[in-house]
Amino acid sequence: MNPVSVRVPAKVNLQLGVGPLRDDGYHDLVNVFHAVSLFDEVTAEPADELRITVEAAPGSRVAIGGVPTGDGNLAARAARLVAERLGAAPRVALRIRKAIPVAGGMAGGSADAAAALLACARLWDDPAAPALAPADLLNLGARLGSDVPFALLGGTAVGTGRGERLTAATVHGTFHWVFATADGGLSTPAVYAECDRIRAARGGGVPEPRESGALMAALAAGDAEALSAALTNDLQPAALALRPSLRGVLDAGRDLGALGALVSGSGPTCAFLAADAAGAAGLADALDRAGVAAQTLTAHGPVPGATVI
Ligand SMILES: C[C@](O)(CO)[C@H](O)COP(=O)(O)OP(=O)(O)OC[C@H]1O[C@@H](n2ccc(N)nc2=O)[C@H](O)[C@@H]1O
Ligand SMILES: Nc1ncnc2c1ncn2[C@@H]1O[C@H](COP(=O)(O)OP(=O)(O)OP(=O)(O)O)[C@@H](O)[C@H]1O
Repeated sequence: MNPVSVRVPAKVNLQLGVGPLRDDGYHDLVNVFHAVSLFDEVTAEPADELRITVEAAPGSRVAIGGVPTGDGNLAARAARLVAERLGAAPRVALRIRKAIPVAGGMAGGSADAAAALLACARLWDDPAAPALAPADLLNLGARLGSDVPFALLGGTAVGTGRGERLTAATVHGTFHWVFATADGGLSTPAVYAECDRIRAARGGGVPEPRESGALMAALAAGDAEALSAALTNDLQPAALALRPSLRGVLDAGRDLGALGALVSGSGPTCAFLAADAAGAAGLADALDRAGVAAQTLTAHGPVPGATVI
């Protein structure tokens, strides 16, 4: 059996509407996911037992120190899930090359899980009569994490429920982004818990989130300025409370000409929308010179989800 390599994108959340805390510890969301051109790559190769190696992708300065190489790695859990479903033994070596910031709010672990699901299905399933259809992979993905189904789907999509129920959005054209990474990640459960704490201290109820018509219209029109005005993230106050320095990063991006600025998902990566590719390159340079971020990265979206290469 030949090795199978899968390329999988990071995400930024264009709208992250967070509802009240549910009894199961999750929140109902209106989560507009957007896949961007920062990619991890996962290669699956037959081996005598499940093994994981993690390295920075060539040319990437991503800090891989905190990424587990045992069963704590979401890609390992994905491989075990596919093996279980196909009645196979999880005898696979997974080599993960990371360019997506770790614990950065860009769903890097979820991306690797999605890539591992696809790679292992390709390795072990019968191509003539596949036991795992794309919908089955989406369902397995939802068991691994709320962001995993979107990493399989890619593009731009609205996630409801925990974020795992996806509807593709209509998008025209390409949007150009700058991402400012931070040293040290933020824990997703801690950011949701801080969001609940801030809301409880404020008092009053928490409304169910609603999809932004202005955002969906901006996407359909390919209008970067209108999209910038419609970007929202209900987790941003919590991320800023836990990491106050992010306020200065967002302000610097706006001062240096970003059309729009927000924290990506649970943070601490900050995302800036530019008018075009040249604008993004210029903004990244200016942010580098300002020295407010650990690293700046440029990317465009939407891009496809997990893809065998
Ligand atoms: C912040 C986002 O990245 C935005 O896309 C996601 O909502 C988080 O997705 P994820 O990292 O795949 O999260 P999961 O692994 O499913 O859940 C981790 C933890 O995040 C919190 N969580 C996650 C999703 C959700 N809809 N409500 C939550 O409250 C819960 O505390 C949960 O225990
Ligand atoms: N393949 C993986 N890559 C990165 N982190 C992983 C992986 N598998 C497990 N983890 C663990 O998950 C934690 C969160 O990492 P991840 O990069 O997925 O965060 P994130 O991008 O903030 O996630 P999200 O945006 O989905 O909330 C890491 O600190 C690490 O302990």
